[in-house]
Amino acid sequence: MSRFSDAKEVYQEMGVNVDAALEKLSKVKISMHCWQGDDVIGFDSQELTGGIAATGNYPGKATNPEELMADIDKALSLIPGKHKLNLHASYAITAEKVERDKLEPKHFHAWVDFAKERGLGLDFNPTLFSHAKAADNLTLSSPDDSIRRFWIDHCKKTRKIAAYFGKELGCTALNNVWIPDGYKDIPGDRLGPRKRLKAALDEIFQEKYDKKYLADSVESKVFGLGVESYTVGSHEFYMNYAAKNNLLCLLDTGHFHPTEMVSDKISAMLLFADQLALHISRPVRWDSDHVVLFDEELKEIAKEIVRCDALDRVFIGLDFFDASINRISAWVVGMRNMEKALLYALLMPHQALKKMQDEKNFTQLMAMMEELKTLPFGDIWNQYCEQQEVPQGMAWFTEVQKYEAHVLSKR
Ligand SMILES: C[C@H](O)[C@H](O)[C@@H](O)C(=O)CO
Ligand SMILES: [Mn+2]
Repeated sequence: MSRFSDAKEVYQEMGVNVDAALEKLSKVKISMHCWQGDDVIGFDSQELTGGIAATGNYPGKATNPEELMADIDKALSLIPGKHKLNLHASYAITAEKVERDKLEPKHFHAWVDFAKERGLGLDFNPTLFSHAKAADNLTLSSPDDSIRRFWIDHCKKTRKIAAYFGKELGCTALNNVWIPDGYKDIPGDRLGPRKRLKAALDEIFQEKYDKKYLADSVESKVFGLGVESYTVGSHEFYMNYAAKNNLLCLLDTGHFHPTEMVSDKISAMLLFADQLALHISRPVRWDSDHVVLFDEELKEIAKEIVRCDALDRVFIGLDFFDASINRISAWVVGMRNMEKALLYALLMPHQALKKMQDEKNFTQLMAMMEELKTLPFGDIWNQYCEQQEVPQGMAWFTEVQKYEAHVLSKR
């Protein structure tokens, strides 16, 4: 008997269908963020602004499209499954400088070819930071008409580009709007900036695209570096805006108060919206964007998605940027952990647990939940890696070490 068949029997005794879980997981697409590869610099700026920070100085970061694509390829070769790549508008590949409000689908042809060749989907984001017109962290809510106009036009262009991704790749592209807008100190007017943001969004989302190709989301935040006292696009603002305008609300796991758990929000959001978008990150004391670990909250998020039977209603994207470790390793750890968490959730007898709760069998519920934690999960995960033809255990890390020695260290 192999370790896998032994483990499968253990799960079967708990009433879990392991083959069905593996099959379901193989269909889940996770959006891998391109910006872990170069500390969110992009190809049209030198410095990261907008109240976010990639700390660390690990050598070997990608500095051009060829390097970034090669690094993404390396990471994907170590991650089971077929996924999506998440691009920011600042990663346009152009011969000459093209201002962000003038970007067109043609400036992303190279990325579409890249995605087609690898069977990937693409997601997209307007980039409203790391730019002279966002120097004071005011973009769509700016009191300056010309600044607002520039960013409204930029966001409109990104919707067009994302719809093009969706059509070309036959896979709905999520275009997510996040803005850094806010104030360092107590504002004299909270309503005004929010009114301006609302009007700007109304204009951005006026044009209708086929939902088969484009899904629009808006991302809230509690605070940013340098904008500690007031964030224009708060959670209440965007939750209401999304609900009223039939857009997706995007919850970033680092964008809430430290004791607030995104896992608890998922079922509530899904009761009122067809779809939901997530940025899976790991806040450590603040929105620090640490690499996603296989920790309790990640498991809880995955459990909620699975329990709500919502694997096809939730856009799962990663959002972290650690510049203190090997960046390919950061991607691989984060992506594999997201998949691990989903597999872990798929290997739970949810109906039995629900019944225990409904019948007020709380003692049994706790006992069962604790037993589930020590089932031979690793053997099932290894089987998944084998099925998907990617290295198991630390073998993937050996590949990263080789790549560092042969490629990254030469940059
Ligand atoms: C690159 C950013 O992390 C991203 O656009 C945004 O989603 C965010 O989370 C800002 O804090
Ligand atoms: Mn985010």
